[in-house]
Amino acid sequence: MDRTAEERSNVVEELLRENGGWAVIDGGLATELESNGADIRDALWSSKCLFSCPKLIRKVHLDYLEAGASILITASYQATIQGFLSRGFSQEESEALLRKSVELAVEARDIYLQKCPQKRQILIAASVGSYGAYLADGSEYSGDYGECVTLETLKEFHRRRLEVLVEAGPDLIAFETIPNKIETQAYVELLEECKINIPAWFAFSSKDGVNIVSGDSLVECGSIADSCQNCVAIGINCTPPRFIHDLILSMTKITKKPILIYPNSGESYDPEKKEWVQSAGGSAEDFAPFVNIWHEAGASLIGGCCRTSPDTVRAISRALKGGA
Ligand code: MET
Ligand SMILES: [Zn+2]
Repeated sequence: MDRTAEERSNVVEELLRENGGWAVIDGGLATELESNGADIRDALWSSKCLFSCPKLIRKVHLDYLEAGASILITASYQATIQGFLSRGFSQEESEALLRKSVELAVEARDIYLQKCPQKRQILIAASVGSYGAYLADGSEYSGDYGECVTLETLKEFHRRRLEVLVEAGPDLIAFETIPNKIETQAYVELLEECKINIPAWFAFSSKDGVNIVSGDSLVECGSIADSCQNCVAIGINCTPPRFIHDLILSMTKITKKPILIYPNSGESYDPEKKEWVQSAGGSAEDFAPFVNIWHEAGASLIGGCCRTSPDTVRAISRALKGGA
């Protein structure tokens, strides 16, 4: 069903209203594909599955819907035209793979709704991972791109990718794991320059509970996102659960827009070994017991990132239904 521009811009608000003030985002996609047997130790990471095992992506999306998620994030986090071109795909094939990420989530939603007796609203958020994720050298967790990478470099890098994803018809764009201020600015300018007419959320990652991973200020980056017309929610993803509460409190001071959080399991990623390792003071335990505290602190969209699973999402959903 075609929505007007006005309706499109309110999809998140509408979902929150229908649902009584909260909504569940899905859990980690790449790591769940891995748990289902996919080998993603590759520079393309989960986007490799777009050509190697697309049906598995659809299955994992379905698992998350069945676990209670109302927002599916597509498998495009590390899917870039440049990345696919470097693997021998043509421009057309690369763009088709980007579109495929949205199509798979839409198919999962259709399948789920067909057999689901209680119709409910489900949104598809097209993931846009950072330039650092494409580099696959760990800079997605340092935000350090070196001096040669300018605002223009980043805009040029993301421009066509963003346009193709939007053309594929998701409900919104999910800018995820944003590591620094320059990339935040690039996204805001691109949304405007490309006249993107669907909403977007901005999710930053942090490794100290105060700033985003590059050391740039969350307050500053969050405020840049807040001033963007397309932006319908701001928050934190792929960050250890122990930092989430303080980060929510910081965000409540800079935005009136819905706050979203989808932490990882608390482990950290070793980019050389391409493995998740238990970090000091981290915890791989489920964070569901904290979900209602985070909701009370101001977060309304809650899910999980790397190393969380449909079980995590089921527990989040149960906690929010029972509490709050
Ligand atoms: N949406 C992405 C995923 O779950 C986020 C990855 S964060 C490194 O695969
Ligand atoms: Zn993650």
